[in-house]
Amino acid sequence: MKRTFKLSTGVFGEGDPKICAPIVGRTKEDIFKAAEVIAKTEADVVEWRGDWFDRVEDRDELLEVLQGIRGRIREKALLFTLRTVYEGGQLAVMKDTYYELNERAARSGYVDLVDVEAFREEERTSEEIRKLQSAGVHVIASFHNFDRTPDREELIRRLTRMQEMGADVAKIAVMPQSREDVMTLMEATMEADHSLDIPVVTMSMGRLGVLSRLAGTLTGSAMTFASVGEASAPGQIPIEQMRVFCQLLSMK
Ligand SMILES: O=C1C[C@@](O)(C(=O)O)C[C@@H](O)[C@@H]1O
Repeated sequence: MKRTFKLSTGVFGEGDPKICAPIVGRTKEDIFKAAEVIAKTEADVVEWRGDWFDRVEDRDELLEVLQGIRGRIREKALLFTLRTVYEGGQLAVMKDTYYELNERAARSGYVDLVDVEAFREEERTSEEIRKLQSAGVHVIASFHNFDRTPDREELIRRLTRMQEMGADVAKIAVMPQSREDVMTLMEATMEADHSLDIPVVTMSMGRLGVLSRLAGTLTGSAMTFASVGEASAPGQIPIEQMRVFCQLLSMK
């Protein structure tokens, strides 16, 4: 039995893949503007990429932005993500600061999900996941490789490791260098979806990998990222187009 869980916009890990729209503004104004636009779309989940925000390390600013987004997106679920430079993001902070910021966001009461880079400090991840969960959020463990796609065994090993660490969702985003790489990612996803208890989320990035973002109903990937305005990663397609594909591919 899949360990699914409830969000305000539906059950994560059940039915058609959820659609997540990222916010990548640098200033409060840009972030709030983006939240207002996303609120009017059919996104199930809104990801705030906190690493893009200039003042994310300021405690009051962090809480003010979270509260502001929460108020604007109303019933949509909110995912807080700090993507570090080591995994293709903007944030370069000490490890302790990274965990502390995630914990602040989790304890704020405005957030439903928090992303944790699983292999940044592998020995510490389980403990951090538990801390975040006890603050009342679900945790997405993540791994990114913006250069290449590991082989199928390695992809499955990492997704499995995330479950062992206690994550609620296991997520992997990798860059393909060939058509074979896209198929490898999709096959590994299907296999992990069969073998794991927790939902998996995967994507093959860039133009070449677009199909993997549409194929969740087939591969078992439980969520897909689609852009509203600026994309947060290469290969994301606009949410209106994603909506059409999801309707076409829906299993309902
Ligand atoms: O991990 C992911 C997936 C992603 O990298 C993508 O390729 O859609 C986009 C990021 O914003 C998100 O945190």
